[in-house]
Amino acid sequence: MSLSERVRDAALLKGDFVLSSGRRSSFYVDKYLFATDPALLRDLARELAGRVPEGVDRLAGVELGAVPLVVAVALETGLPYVIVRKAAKEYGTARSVEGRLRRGDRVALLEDVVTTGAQAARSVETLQREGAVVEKVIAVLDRRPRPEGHLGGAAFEALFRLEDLGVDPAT
Ligand SMILES: O=P(O)(O)OC[C@H]1O[C@H](OP(=O)(O)OP(=O)(O)O)[C@H](O)[C@@H]1O
Ligand SMILES: O=C(O)c1cc(=O)[nH]c(=O)[nH]1
Repeated sequence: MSLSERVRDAALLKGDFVLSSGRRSSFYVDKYLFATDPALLRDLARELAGRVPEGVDRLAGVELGAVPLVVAVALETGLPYVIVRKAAKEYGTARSVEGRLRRGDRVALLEDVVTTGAQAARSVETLQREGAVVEKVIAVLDRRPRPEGHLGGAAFEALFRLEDLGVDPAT
């Protein structure tokens, strides 16, 4: 079975869902269902690792869904990683980015599912505010209707589009 078929079988849900943008959809690709299966996570991490550009210093993952992905890709590549918070921690270190990030670090940001791209674009901004150079955003799935080569000013690539999961984007 192909990797896209495995993702579809593990994670594609049909129903009535509210998305993080507030929009409704008749289907949902539950990243927690593909990212919590160890064999699938390992194979996705290999594919994602193959798309990390040469010369990247560090990986990044958006909380919460992309954390298992970034951990798995870090183990695959040996690259260190940071976790980008959706909102800065309100006590202690008060950080927006957890882990060691140096100004000028070249970063590849991993995302699970891109629907509008808003969350990934916000995370690019957060990393840039901390002085990082975001070389590329790499997602497992891009739900957007048209293929895009950029997101938030960085290069963008996704392993799969809805068509790869056998979903009609118009539904
Ligand atoms: O492209 P967008 O329109 O921004 O939507 C996609 C974002 O929404 C989902 O995260 P969610 O908000 O469900 O958070 P979670 O990872 O914390 O569960 C998904 O994992 C992306 O991060
Ligand atoms: O837009 C979202 O919130 C979203 C869509 C989807 O298919 N899967 C997911 O985890 N989040």
